[in-house]
This record gives sequence, structure tokens and C-alpha cells, in this order.
Amino acid sequence: MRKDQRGSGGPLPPANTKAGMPGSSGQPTVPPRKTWWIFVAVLLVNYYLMRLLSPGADQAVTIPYTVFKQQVSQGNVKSIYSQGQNIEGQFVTPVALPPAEAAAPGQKPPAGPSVTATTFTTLLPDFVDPGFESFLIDHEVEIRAVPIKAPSPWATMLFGFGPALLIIGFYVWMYRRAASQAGGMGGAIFGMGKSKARRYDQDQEKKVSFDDVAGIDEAENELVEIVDFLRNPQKYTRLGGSAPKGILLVGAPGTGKTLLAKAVAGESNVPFFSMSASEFVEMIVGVGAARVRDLFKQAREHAPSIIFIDEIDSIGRARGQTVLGGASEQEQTLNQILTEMDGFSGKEGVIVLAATNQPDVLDKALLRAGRFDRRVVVNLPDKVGREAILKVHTRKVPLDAGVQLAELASSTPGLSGADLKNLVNEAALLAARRDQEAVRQKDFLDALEKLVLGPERPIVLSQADRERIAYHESGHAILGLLVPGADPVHRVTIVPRGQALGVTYQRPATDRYNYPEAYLRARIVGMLGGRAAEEVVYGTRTSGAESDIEQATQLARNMVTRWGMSDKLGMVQLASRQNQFLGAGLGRDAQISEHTAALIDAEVQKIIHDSHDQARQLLHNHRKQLDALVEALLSRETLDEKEILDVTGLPPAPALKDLPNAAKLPE
Ligand SMILES: Nc1ncnc2c1ncn2[C@@H]1O[C@H](COP(=O)(O)OP(=O)(O)OP(=O)(O)O)[C@@H](O)[C@H]1O
Ligand SMILES: [Zn+2]
Repeated sequence: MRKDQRGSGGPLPPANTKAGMPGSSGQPTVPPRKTWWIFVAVLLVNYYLMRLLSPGADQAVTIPYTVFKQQVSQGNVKSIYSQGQNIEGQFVTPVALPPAEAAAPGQKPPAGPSVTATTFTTLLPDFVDPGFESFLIDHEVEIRAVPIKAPSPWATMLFGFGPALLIIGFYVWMYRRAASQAGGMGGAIFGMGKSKARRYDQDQEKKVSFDDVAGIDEAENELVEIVDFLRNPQKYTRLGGSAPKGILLVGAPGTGKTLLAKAVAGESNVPFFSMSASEFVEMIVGVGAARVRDLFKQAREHAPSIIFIDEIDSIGRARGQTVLGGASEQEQTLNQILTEMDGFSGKEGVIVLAATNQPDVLDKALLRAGRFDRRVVVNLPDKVGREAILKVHTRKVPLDAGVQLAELASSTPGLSGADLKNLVNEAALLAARRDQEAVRQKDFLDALEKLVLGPERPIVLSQADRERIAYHESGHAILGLLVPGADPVHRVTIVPRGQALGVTYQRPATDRYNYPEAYLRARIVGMLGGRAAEEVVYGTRTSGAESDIEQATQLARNMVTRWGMSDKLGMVQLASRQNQFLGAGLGRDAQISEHTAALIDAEVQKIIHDSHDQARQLLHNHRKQLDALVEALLSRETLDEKEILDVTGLPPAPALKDLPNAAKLPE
């Protein structure tokens, strides 16, 4: 019950957000942990190189003063260098020393055979004899001014510049990685201002045509003209006209805006430069503008061509209104785009397509004539559209004869093209896991459930908890059958899924574009049915109604503040309009007085209160059916539409149009 969610269609509470879409934007690369290991390895290699390159460093042995004097008198010491009492020197011929005498400084004498050494160190005793200097000169020992163990010039250089080189190398390498991950041309360190735009025309296999786009015909039709222009520009420019320079594709996430842009390129057979607007802007000021310049330069060189800028809202946000810092960089980038678009005449044959799902935040300057003055709205697909999209994506999937894409399309209102693609993919994976040769309808339905409600969650619940959840869900389901106008109940389950401990899955029978007040009230009554059932049966409350309460309140508030459905407040706009595509509120709030705010709260409470009473009353009157459904759920866990009707003996809820007075709910 905790966070039990109810499937719902249409844009009321956003029915579902986009699920599992492949991310289309190149995120700035963060060095992963692995990188640091490589860095450490490079340091180690560096260290060992040093040791190799500094000669004699490890062969020098410490010898007693007596041995040193003995070697000098034998004429076997070539040169020495002294500093204070320390003397280091070189033998003429290497000397084999017994292990006890040949100990590297600070180390225990090595065990085993004697050590052969060419360099040595020793310590002068305090009482060194006065004739020591002439003794050395007599035996032709060179007294040097520089240490014998001076590192080779190579080592000096490495010591001096090594760390700096290493760090520079590391950054170059990181930068290249980042650039290549962003899919880029020009990954050198000096290529910062390069656009990193991807060209799609080159790999023919990935070429997209209008055949791959389905269910968004209006948008497609508007772009057909563009394709024609790109194919033979002369036809249009002959009489002095010029093509549109910029077209803004506007629509919810996953509706196929990118796909459409690619299809335009594929159909017109011109190079397609694609870049996500967020990729323009990096931390360094001025890079964005440079990338824009480079992108447009490339496009012009390859004209006729298409530039596609995804997520343009991330830089095209009205200037001076950015959320966080970085405004000036973003403004520069935006200004550069405006300059570039003003710069070409429209006869070069470069067309700029841009996509956004927040058209209302865009800077007005972008939308002026001669820039993105055409706007193509890409809507969520309707039932026919969804079927067409399913057809496209099942082209290469072996389907069982029993698969009915039309039926699937009607139970997926609110899903975008990307969602549907994902659905087909999940179903195919499921069928493969079930060792089938073809994908069956059931695989699609199970995949849909997983997609909309999340994967099953294996948690163990006590018998008492299960019963309580069963009552909660049955409460929703029974009201879905009783309240006229309620959406058909497709499924009830007490298998925990995603966030939910149980789910009642309701979907409108057809796509809805306009919501009668009675329908909205029926929805609220149904949403409150879970808690109401618990109250009727146990007389106590649990926290399990949280998301029901949230959704019902939101809906009631919209009725009052946006849709003028409160008699007390009337048709006054009391809340800002929502973003059509994201469901989030728009920036500017409607101005309301404190008095009005209090009235709104009272009206919202009244709707909720009345609906709650009604839910409790209806369930109280149908306790027998409620108990029957709970019993079936406890033994079978999941029931589909037909089973629900069988178990309860209730007919499906009557449609609103069958009622004499649709605005009022029956008692
Ligand atoms: N109308 C459609 N017909 C066929 N496939 C579609 C359609 N819409 C989306 N898809 C599938 O979904 C994928 C993702 O869609 P796309 O990236 O074009 O969406 P978008 O609108 O650009 O989304 P976003 O706003 O998140 O960038 C496409 O590659 C395509 O496979
Ligand atoms: Zn609930």
C-alpha cells in the first residue's frame, strides 16, 4: 500500500514519465576511478626509470677507512670527492669486497659471496693524518670538485621536468578521452573550440527515413516541405524566396524529435550535424561561442545541410534569467547562434532544426522572424499512432499469431514513441528469457506492467499486511466498477512492484483530450478508495495512502485553480498554466490574495472530503463484493479484468454519457 500507484491516462497527473530512454546528450566526462590507477602506474614507471638512469646509485658500497687507505696505496683509487668527513670515490679496477665490508648505506651487510664495487663511500676519522693530502697526490688520486655519483643529464632532465610532463600528459589524455566520448571530431587539446558535432550521413546503415517515423503525421508532413527544399533549392529560390532558416521541434520527451530531424536529413540526403546544446557550454568562457561558429562553418562548407541542436532550452533560456551562474557563457553562446543565423541568407541551404520540451522558457530573440520562426509541435501519439509505432518497432521481431498490436495500442495511452520502442524491446527480452520462438501478447502485457509500474520486488510481507494491502487495492478496484465514468480496471495485484506494495491498474478506454468534471470527480473518489476500504474494514488508518492523497489533492487543486470548476471561485485563473509537455508549472505565478488562497484551500478540501465520504459509503454498501475480491487476491495475487468482474459479480462501470445528468454523481 505504501505509495500504491494507479495507472492513469492523459496528462492529468503525468501518467508516466519517459522510461529507460537512451540518454541522448553527451555528459561532461568525469574521470572514473580506473583513471587514477593508470595515473599511479605511470608514476611508478617514472620512478623506476629514474633509478635506471642514475648510474652507480646502487652499486656504491661503504668501506672502512683502512680499506680505503690500502686501496689508495695500491694505486687503485682513481678519484674522490669529499664533503665534510664524507668521501666518495671511484676505484680504477673494481674491487671484490667481503660482504661484511660492503654494506650499502643504512643496510645490513648482505649475506652470501663478496660484492664487486666500482664506487665507494667512506668516512674520514677525526684524527686523519696531516700528510693525507700529499698521500693522495702521490698516488695520483684525482680530487674532484663535483660529486662522483652525479646523475646523468637524462636523469636531471627527467627529475626537473618529469612531474610537469606527466601532469600535462595526463590532461591531454583526459581531454582526448572526453572528446572521443562526446563522439567527437577534433579531440586534440587545441580543439576546444571545435564543435564536436556528429555527422550522421556518413554511416549509411544508420540512415533514417520517414518510414521509421510513425504516429506523428502532422509533424512529419510539415517537414516534408523542408526535405523538398533541400533536394532542389533552386525550385524555391528561383522567384527570390528563401527557405525557413530555423525550425523548432517542440514536444514531450521521447516523442521522436531527434528521430524526425534525422529522417529529414536521411530523406533529403544531406549531411546532418547534430549537437546537444548542453555540449556547447563548458566551464571555459568563450568555448561555447567558438563551437557554435565552428558548427555553422562546417555546415556551410557542406551545404545543403542540416544542423540539429537538441535541448536548445539549456542555452536558449531567456537571457538574464538563468538559474545558476554561468549565465554569461550561456548568453555568449546564444548570441553566437543568433549571429550565425542572421548571417546566412537562407539561400545557402543550411537549415537549423532545434528541439525542446520547454518552449516557454526560450528567449524571445530566438523565436523572431528569420530565426526559429517555424514551430512544429510533436504530440504524443494517439491510438492509431501508437499502433503504427509498434508496427515500426516490431518489424524485425518475430511475433506470435495471437499478438494484437491494436489492442496493445489502446492500453498504452500516454506512452511516447520512445516508451513504445522500449516496450517492444522488453517484451522481446522477456520472450527470449521464456525460451519462446516468438513474442506473444502476454509478453507485451507483462512488459507493459513492468514498464509502467516498475519491476516486481521480492519482499516478504506478513499475512496481516497482505490482507490490508488486498483491502486497500480492492477498495480502488471496486470503486472503479461502481463509480460511473471511472476508467476500466484492467488489473489488480498485491505483488509488490517498484515503489508500490500493490497496484490497481486503470486506463481510459480511449484517448482523452478533454475531461468532464464528473470524470475527474470519479477519479478522485477512486483514488481515495484504498484508504476508505481500510477504514470501513479495520476502522484504522495506515501510511499507505500517501501517493493516493498526493494525486487526489493535485487533481482537486487543478479543478479549482485552473479549470474553473468551483462555483465559489468561478472561472478565474488562480494558478499558472502547466508546461504542456512536462507537466511542471510555468515560472510566473498567478497573483492571488490571501483571502482567495484560503478560499482555494477550502474548496479543495471540500472536494476531497465529499469524495472520501462517497468512497466510504459505496464500499460500505458493497462490503460483500469487497470481501470476495480480497479473498481472491489473497489466493491468486493478481487478477485481470475478466476475473475481477467474475469474482465480484459487478458489471463494468457505466459510461458517463449513459447517465441522465452527467455533471452530478449518483448517491
Ligand atoms: N514517432 C516515432 N516513431 C517511431 N519511433 C519513435 C517515434 N518516437 C520515438 N521513437 C523511438 O524512440 C527513440 C527516441 O526518440 P527521440 O530521441 O527521437 O525522442 P526525442 O523527442 O528527441 O526525445 P528527447 O526530447 O528526450 O530528446 C527513437 O530513436 C525511436 O526509436
Ligand atoms: Zn492506494
